[in-house]
Amino acid sequence: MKEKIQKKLSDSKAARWTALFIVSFTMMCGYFLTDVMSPLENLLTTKGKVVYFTDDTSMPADTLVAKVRLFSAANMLSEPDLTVEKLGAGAKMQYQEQVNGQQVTVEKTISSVARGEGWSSTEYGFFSGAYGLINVFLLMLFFGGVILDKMGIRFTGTMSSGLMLVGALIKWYALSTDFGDAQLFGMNMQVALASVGFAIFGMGAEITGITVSKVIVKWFAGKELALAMGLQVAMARIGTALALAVSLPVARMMGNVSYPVLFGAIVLCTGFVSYLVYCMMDRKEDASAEAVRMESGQEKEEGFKMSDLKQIFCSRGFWLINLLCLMFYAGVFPFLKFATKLMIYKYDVPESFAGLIPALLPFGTILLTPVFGSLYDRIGRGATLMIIGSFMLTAVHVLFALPVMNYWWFAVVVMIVLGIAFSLVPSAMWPSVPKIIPMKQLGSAYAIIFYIQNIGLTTVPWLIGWVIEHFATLRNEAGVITGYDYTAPMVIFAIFGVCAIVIAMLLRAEDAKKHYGLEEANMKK
Ligand SMILES: C[C@H](N)C(=O)N[C@@H](CCCCN)C(=O)O
Repeated sequence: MKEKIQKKLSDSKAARWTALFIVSFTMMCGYFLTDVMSPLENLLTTKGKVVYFTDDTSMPADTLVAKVRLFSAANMLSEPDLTVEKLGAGAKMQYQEQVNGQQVTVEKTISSVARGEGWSSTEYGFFSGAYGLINVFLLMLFFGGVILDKMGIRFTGTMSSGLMLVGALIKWYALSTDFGDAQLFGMNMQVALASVGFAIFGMGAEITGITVSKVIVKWFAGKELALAMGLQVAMARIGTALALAVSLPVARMMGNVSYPVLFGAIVLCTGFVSYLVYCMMDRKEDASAEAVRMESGQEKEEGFKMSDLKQIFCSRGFWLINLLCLMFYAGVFPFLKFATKLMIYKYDVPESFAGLIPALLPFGTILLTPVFGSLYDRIGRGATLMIIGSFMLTAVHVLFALPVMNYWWFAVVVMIVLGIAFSLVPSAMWPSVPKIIPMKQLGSAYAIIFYIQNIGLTTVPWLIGWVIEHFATLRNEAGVITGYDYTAPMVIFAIFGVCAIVIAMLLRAEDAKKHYGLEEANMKK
């Protein structure tokens, strides 16, 4: 009689792609919440109610009221009801506006009114960078990696996806509450509390990120690893794209910035449940792997020891990946936090469409990341892909910095190029890590990479928020903000791109010396 040969659950195509889909869904929910506030920058940094018109322009309610009053008095018209509460959808307003140097009378219909929170650009930058605060300053991401290697995928992922949810709820509470002039940590209470929530969320999101990376390597090593990682990133980008596209319309419809966050928290609940479902599959995979090991009489793999960290720290290739990750991502994720406002003020895009242009970036990557991942699986050239992606990143930021070509279509084209760069580098960089670091130290390795990357994700928004407030904000003689000049922030982003190019080249040289196999295909024939 033929003996039944034991197989691991991950040897089944259906099982491993299902596992991938489930964990990627959890991650996608996390990415939605990460960027749900990015299109709200303009609303958050405007004080008081903001009125949106049906022609897709907007104006602070106070400014509108003053203009309508002036116009009604000058023309002896009876004034419409201008109590801010009455400035609702459908109300028609008449006032005078300067068009091409001439005063013309305009009639506009209000489409919606939303509450602006009156944050400064520096406060918005601080809040955006708070994502990595606990990860970086309390070293939680580093410890998260050690917890992952010591306690395993099920415990760590459940804990971290739960943390994402807790953080999201705190952020929602902060944004939905009016704290008046209250202060916390010497800051506006709302900014501080929303930042605490975002920091807890960020800790959960990043630890979930390294856990999911380890899950993918566990199920796909020696198989379609880069494609699987590419697909996970592609699903994550769907989360980002949806956040950028729907957040402002939801806030406008509901009249408050807190609603998109509430929606994100509900989405995160489903992500948490889906991770619990994955835990059941993970248990089965471990049982089947143990049966295979017993049958083949293999030794049990040694567990993770703290001394293994030394091996990671001594690898030059590993440090180059770290630095590349820091520089490349510093030029992308923080940029997304400010991109919607850039579209409004530099490219004159109406506010309600402005989030759609940055949303093109993740949309493009949804298709391209798995394509480039599959290319890397089959023909290799990982280090070269990273160099090309870094060149494209730099070119994009230089083009955004130029004071010319301020057309919306130009912004669209440049954003598409950024989308290609943002597919090339991640699809080659993440699957390259297991070529440099062995599986049992992979949790810690990804954690260290994410840790260093988080230093950029935290401090770059702070820097850019501050630079915008002090060097990019244009004011009239009365001190009223009249616009923004984005040259200085975009030059900073371009510098990150140049650093990424240099590091990617050094990585390719190191690969040639140490034979990591970054230029070789991942799939074993
Ligand atoms: C923000 C997060 N730390 C990150 O770097 N995410 C990457 C994907 C990482 C996938 C690793 N297997 C991204 O490009 O979104």
